[in-house]
Amino acid sequence: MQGDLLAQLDGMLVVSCQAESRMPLDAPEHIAAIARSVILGGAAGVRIEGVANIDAVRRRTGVPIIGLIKARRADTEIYITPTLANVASIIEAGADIVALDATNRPRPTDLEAMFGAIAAKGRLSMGDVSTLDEGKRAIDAGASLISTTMAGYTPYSNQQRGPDFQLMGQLAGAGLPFVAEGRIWTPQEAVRCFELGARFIVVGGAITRPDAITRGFVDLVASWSADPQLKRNKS
Ligand SMILES: CC(=O)N[C@H](C=O)[C@@H](O)[C@H](O)[C@H](O)COP(=O)(O)O
Repeated sequence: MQGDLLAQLDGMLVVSCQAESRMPLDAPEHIAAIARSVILGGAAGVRIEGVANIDAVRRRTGVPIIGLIKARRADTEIYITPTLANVASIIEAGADIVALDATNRPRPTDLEAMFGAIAAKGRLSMGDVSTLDEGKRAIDAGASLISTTMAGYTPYSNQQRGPDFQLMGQLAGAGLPFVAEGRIWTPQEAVRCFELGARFIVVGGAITRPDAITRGFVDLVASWSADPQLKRNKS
């Protein structure tokens, strides 16, 4: 069953359907509608945050769900699925794969216990990492897969605007089963991830965040309007 699930996702596009809290799309029925839309477009799976959203998407779709809970806490910087209680809720809500922060920062529960609890329930786990060392450590601790999700979001990882292709090359070189995720904004970048050895890719904002997509257009339009040279070249 787990092998089937991975075979279903191999070489495919998974779309992360998330809305920041208090954004207009931040409601389970909206997230489910986005999920159904991206599936119509060919997404092989979805990545969904929060119990109510996972539940709403599970009821309306049959594709694999990567589930996570974002929970900010005062005692740790880990915010993607920090606790065993989060793992239990995600599985209860119907996720097939549980994603969690697998960076080397101090955490409430150790990685072996987190990945062990997911495996004990017959689900796959995805360790969200930011460096090669974290990828190795997550696989050693029992992760089914690792994802480049956290690259650029820890102070010690590569800080850049685009996807972390360097990290992908390192993970592939070490023979680790990795998923490419984080700041993939164009189909060309998506193809590059596969060329570097990604099992599958996860794209979020470029597809499911209308505010961020609009901002990209607005910024370009604004710089064109403000630049007399560009305007002159046009006329
Ligand atoms: C770092 C972090 O918290 N990443 C989150 C993980 O679930 C999401 O906010 C991202 O949207 C997701 O990883 C997809 O990435 P992008 O939206 O860049 O395609």
